[in-house]
Amino acid sequence: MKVAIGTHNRAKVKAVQNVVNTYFDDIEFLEVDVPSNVSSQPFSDEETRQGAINRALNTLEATGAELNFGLEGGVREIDGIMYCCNWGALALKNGQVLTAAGAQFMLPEEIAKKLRAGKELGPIMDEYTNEKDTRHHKGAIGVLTANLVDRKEMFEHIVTLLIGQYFFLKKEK
Ligand SMILES: O=P(O)(O)OP(=O)(O)OP(=O)(O)OC[C@H]1O[C@@H](n2cnc3c(O)ncnc32)[C@H](O)[C@@H]1O
Ligand SMILES: [Mg+2]
Repeated sequence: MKVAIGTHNRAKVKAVQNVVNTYFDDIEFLEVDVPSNVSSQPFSDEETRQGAINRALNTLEATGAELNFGLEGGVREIDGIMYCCNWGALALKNGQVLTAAGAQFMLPEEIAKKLRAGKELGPIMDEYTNEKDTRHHKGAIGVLTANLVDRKEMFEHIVTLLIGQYFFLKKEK
């Protein structure tokens, strides 16, 4: 069975591979670069969810795979506090799309200020930690939770929710 993911981000790709390998045999993985068709830094739950859906559908169009995953990170503000939010979508071969959200956690005000000024979270976190490509590894979530949860683990939970919903759908039919 062909399984595709619409990104080259290492945390996202590994999350999909780990979870899919837990529940399926004989998988051919495809990794494709597709647009999210939303801002590079989504600024609401709605926009982040839409980015995940667009990536999943664009991945289906590019690969024709059985399962097509789109994962998207964004930020949103509630009562003046900025949160990182995360969404996933799974597009099936017939065009049906399943969606699920993941963890949300607070971003410090000094990071929120830079986001409001138009900077992307990826580069802000690299500056904050003095490290390179944190978005491919621990991510903002790893840095801001003292490494208790890294970005791959956070996305693994979303992918598990998507696959679980897919199994539920197949049982209902
Ligand atoms: O290559 P893609 O798949 O686009 O992966 P990405 O790391 O850019 O991830 P998103 O586009 O989904 O996330 C939107 C922005 O938020 C950043 N971001 C989101 N979650 C993050 C995290 O946990 N750690 C660091 N940056 C994060 C990310 O780098 C982007 O600037
Ligand atoms: Mg991106």
